[in-house]
Amino acid sequence: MLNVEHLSYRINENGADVQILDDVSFSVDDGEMLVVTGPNGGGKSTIAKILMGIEKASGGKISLDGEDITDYTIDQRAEAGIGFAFQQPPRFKGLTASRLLSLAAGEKLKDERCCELLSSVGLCGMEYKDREVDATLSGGEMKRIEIATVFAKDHKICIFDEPEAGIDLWSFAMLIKEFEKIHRENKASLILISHQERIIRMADRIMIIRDGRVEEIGTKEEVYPHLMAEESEEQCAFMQE
Ligand SMILES: Nc1ncnc2c1ncn2[C@@H]1O[C@H](COP(=O)(O)OP(=O)(O)OP(=O)(O)O)[C@@H](O)[C@H]1O
Repeated sequence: MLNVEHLSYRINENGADVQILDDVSFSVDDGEMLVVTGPNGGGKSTIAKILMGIEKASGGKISLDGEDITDYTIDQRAEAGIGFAFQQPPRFKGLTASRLLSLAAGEKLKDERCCELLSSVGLCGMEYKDREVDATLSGGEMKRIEIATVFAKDHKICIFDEPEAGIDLWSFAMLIKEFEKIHRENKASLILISHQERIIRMADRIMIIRDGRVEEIGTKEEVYPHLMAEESEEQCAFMQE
């Protein structure tokens, strides 16, 4: 179980303190799928980066299965069982997709396994395994290879930041199946940061982050109707303009 208590994150911008996250607390049960949603700039990616150790929280505590991981490095968190796919994946000149997948898996993967991972995200393995993960890949191709790196290893908890971004409808449908499979087989807990209705509807629980705070967290049955009501209010306001 992942437990996040009273997380805060402040930055200093031109001499002024800016509070990005304020008193964010939530937990994710084993095998649970939590979808984090909310308006742009609310702080969702910042939470993900703090969970992964890319950014350091100003305050609060994070524990995984009772182990305090608050001060762990990125490597230590990965070892503790956290996997993460960036919203905008980094590219690496000179590194092939199969090498990247092997690095993520922590062992040299056979071609067969690389192809299997690549096809799970809708890419033809034979075509992509030897491609460099550099600027020659399209945004959607890079994003899918990044997601495959998380699938390459067993984790206790996998965090995907806007997995739908830049991905075509066909690959998106495959991705949904992969998430459902992980969830159904109880392989890992999932945190999906998303604005996509199809993903939000898969959730066990939904957390809405707005202005750096948890606006609401609850079961899909509790939170989803509020999201829909908010959307139709916004549409009405837009139509009246
Ligand atoms: N290092 C930083 N310096 C300045 N501002 C930052 C920094 N990190 C985050 N922010 C600001 O914090 C806020 C939250 O950003 P974050 O990327 O977490 O939002 P988000 O909810 O993921 O948004 P989106 O839905 O657009 O991806 C934004 O206003 C962003 O500009």
